[in-house]
Amino acid sequence: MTTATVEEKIAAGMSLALDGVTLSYTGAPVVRSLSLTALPGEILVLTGPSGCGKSTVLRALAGLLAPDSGRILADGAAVTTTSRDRAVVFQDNALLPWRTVRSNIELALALRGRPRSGRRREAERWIEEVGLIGFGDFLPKNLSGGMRQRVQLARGLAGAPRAVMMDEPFGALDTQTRATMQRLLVETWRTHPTTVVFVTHDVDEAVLLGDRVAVLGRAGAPLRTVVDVPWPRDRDALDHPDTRAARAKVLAALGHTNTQEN
Ligand SMILES: Nc1ncnc2c1ncn2[C@@H]1O[C@H](COP(=O)(O)OP(=O)(O)OP(=O)(O)O)[C@@H](O)[C@H]1O
Repeated sequence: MTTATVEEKIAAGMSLALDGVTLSYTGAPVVRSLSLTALPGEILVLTGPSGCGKSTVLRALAGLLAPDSGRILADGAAVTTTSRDRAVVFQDNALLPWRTVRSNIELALALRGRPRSGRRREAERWIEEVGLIGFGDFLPKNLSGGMRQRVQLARGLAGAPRAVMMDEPFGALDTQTRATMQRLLVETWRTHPTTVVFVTHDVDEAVLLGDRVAVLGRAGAPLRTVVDVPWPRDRDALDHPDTRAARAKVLAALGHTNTQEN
């Protein structure tokens, strides 16, 4: 499998836009008048203090939560419900426990409209791609946390969704497994290009994975900043002064938020 060109990435991924969006559950708004765009084929990282509304924004982009006001747009069209074009990957425990690895992936393919005849073969290809050969018949409870996240990654990207919302998918993993999963995400995203909105608390992960990093303010407060990462996904560039400056900007925005909170 080959790596997609910039043009292919843009063609495969959709644009996602929040335009003056306010989101709430029962009480005061969690997110107020937020405007933010994910460009076609990019990885946009959302970070910010705990409880600031990162998962809430993902839910709204997925079509699981309607805005009180403002517009949510996917390729310019209003998002009113969930769509097979927009997938969601959660932190853990989102696999169906009574289905095998293969069957969990086949279900994702079915939900994305893949014909029944090719699903098993496609699921097998995904099992291979995420490094789980030999585990197709296993149930999720018999896998490690890292292996379950491999299945989730396959489920998220299988069937070529045009956007994938990822909610701290590696948050529960140990450092080494997390680094392996970051590499696997980048590899699979390169061969299966799509727009990714990725939530993390981890500044290093944000600057490693994102084309851009959006720092949300505390709940109800304005967006702090959006930082461009100069060489996204290039571990060799992490020590470059420009990358360090980008990281420092993210940290400063987070620090500023924390200062306001205290
Ligand atoms: N289903 C819900 N019903 C009511 N309130 C909710 C619901 N989900 C989240 N909230 C509240 O909305 C706020 C934002 O939650 P959200 O999970 O979006 O934040 P977050 O930034 O993702 O947090 P964390 O980093 O801790 O995961 C919190 O105050 C939370 O308690």
